[in-house]
Amino acid sequence: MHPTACLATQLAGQRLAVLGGGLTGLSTAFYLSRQHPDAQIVLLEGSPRYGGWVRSVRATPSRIRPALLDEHAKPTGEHEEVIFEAGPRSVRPRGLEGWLTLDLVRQLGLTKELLVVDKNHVSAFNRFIYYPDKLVKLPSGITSLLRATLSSDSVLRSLLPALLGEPFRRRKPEQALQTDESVHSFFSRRFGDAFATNLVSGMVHGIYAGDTRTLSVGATFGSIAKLEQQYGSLIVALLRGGVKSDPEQTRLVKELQDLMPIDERTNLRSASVWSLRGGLETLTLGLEMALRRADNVTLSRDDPIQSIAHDPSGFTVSTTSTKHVTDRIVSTLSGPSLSSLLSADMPELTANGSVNVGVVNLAFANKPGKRLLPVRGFGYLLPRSVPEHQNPYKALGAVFDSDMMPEMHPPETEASPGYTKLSVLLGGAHWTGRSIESLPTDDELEIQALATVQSHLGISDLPTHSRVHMQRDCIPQYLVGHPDRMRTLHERIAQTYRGRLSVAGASYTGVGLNNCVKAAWSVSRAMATEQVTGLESFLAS
Ligand SMILES: C=Cc1c2[nH]c(c1C)Cc1[nH]c(c(CCC(=O)O)c1C)Cc1[nH]c(c(C)c1CCC(=O)O)Cc1[nH]c(c(C)c1C=C)C2
Repeated sequence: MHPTACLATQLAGQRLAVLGGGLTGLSTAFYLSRQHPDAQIVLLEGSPRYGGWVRSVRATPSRIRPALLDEHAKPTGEHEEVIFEAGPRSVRPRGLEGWLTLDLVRQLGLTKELLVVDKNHVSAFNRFIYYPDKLVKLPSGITSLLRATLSSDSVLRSLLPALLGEPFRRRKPEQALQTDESVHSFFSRRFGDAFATNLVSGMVHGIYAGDTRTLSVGATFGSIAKLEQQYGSLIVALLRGGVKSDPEQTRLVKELQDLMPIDERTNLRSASVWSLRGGLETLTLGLEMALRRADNVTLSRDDPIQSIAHDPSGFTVSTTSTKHVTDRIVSTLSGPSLSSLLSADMPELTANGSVNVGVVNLAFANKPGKRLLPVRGFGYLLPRSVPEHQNPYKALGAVFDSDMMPEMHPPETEASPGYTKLSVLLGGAHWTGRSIESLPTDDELEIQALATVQSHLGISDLPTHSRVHMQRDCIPQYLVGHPDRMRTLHERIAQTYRGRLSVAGASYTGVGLNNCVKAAWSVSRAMATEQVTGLESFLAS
């Protein structure tokens, strides 16, 4: 059966409520409406807009700053607008989840809007860390790894010995094999402390904005951790081709690829990342429009959920203005938000917590013949080992948006030399334990981001455009023990709600955009035939 086909379903005639109108909620409602056309779906969003963390902002220059710019750098007319991403900014076309998201793009009629960055583009292999006081390009293949041994840089020189020594390190004792541990503990056991502190902590800043000492390796790098269990060594596993793809997933990916128009398919197979014209919000807006057109969907926003009452026949979901009686619920709310609405005690929903991240988007007018950024690439990350005086404002890293997604930007013309765009991300785990009132204000964040790019990248120009977003509780932190807790949560939900409550979204099975789409797809598909909690993937591990 086709991966997104309409299903003969046990949901016919049922009333389904999807809680939350972020990407997971919108895609859950979309899949449910297509796969179960005889069900009635209501999507409930508390805030005034759909889309959640996916948000693309069209920014015009600040009113004051153009006066300060050089005459030739002044932006004019239509070239004044730039698009900033407040949340995710690029998507990887990798694996089943990657192709499910692309298939959503196709189903929404948005393939012509795709902006695809090729694997051979400089941003695909130029990724940097800032350590301890300069940008260091990370090796992107065997040749650059070998070359790194000759480097004057201590971080690069230590890489090859760490990798070569890994097969000789002791594996985890048999009795502890199934026990979760922190990301730091795992990588320092396998590759040494310096590798874990200087490299892995930076990478984890760039995915979870989190602290490797508290995050669960099972939940964040589960497939890598399993290789140690199977082969005793990650390098040996790699040499023996140990990372095997699941044949069922390969088949589904092939089916989804075949549905893509031929030109896009070719482009996407050799793509590093993609986005959409207008920014990634084009995807959530497309979902919202498709749901508005669907006969079996009702959308509600700006109407927060106040309570959920449960009885054997279903639920009554009360919002500020209405009561919705439903047979089943798919909650895409965060764990803590769902917990505050349920009367049953489910401590696993609140065990993790999440981080706040300050996102500062900046655009600088280009000057003819002069490049503003000292390097070309995707961006750079700051490991936690960077000395305090080199990173006083607790930046996690910066994305070089105009290098990473060149097509998103107004082209260089005679009227305007274009812009260099970048986003500085600050805080995350560095701010853990701080009250929201004690965090920097938007104005302070902008000043801190500018000071950071001045010190790290030598950029002292004033930006023509800037936007600051304090993203509160934006990335859930899968703390050590997450997989076990999710297994317990699965049991509790199954016992208490007998298939009437399912969960999906970033609190559970992955924080990335593709993970959220896959969670939505899996829940909707499985609901046709089974009682699902949305946490079944944890039972297999
Ligand atoms: C500087 C902080 C951050 C950067 N991106 C994110 C943060 C917190 C958030 C983020 N990045 C990734 C994900 C997961 C998947 C997704 O939806 O895109 C999230 C939530 C992907 C990612 N980014 C980096 C890596 C190694 C990965 C995982 C695998 C991959 O896609 O390659 C590296 C990275 N992130 C940032 C920078 C500047 C950077 C590398 C130089 C920004």
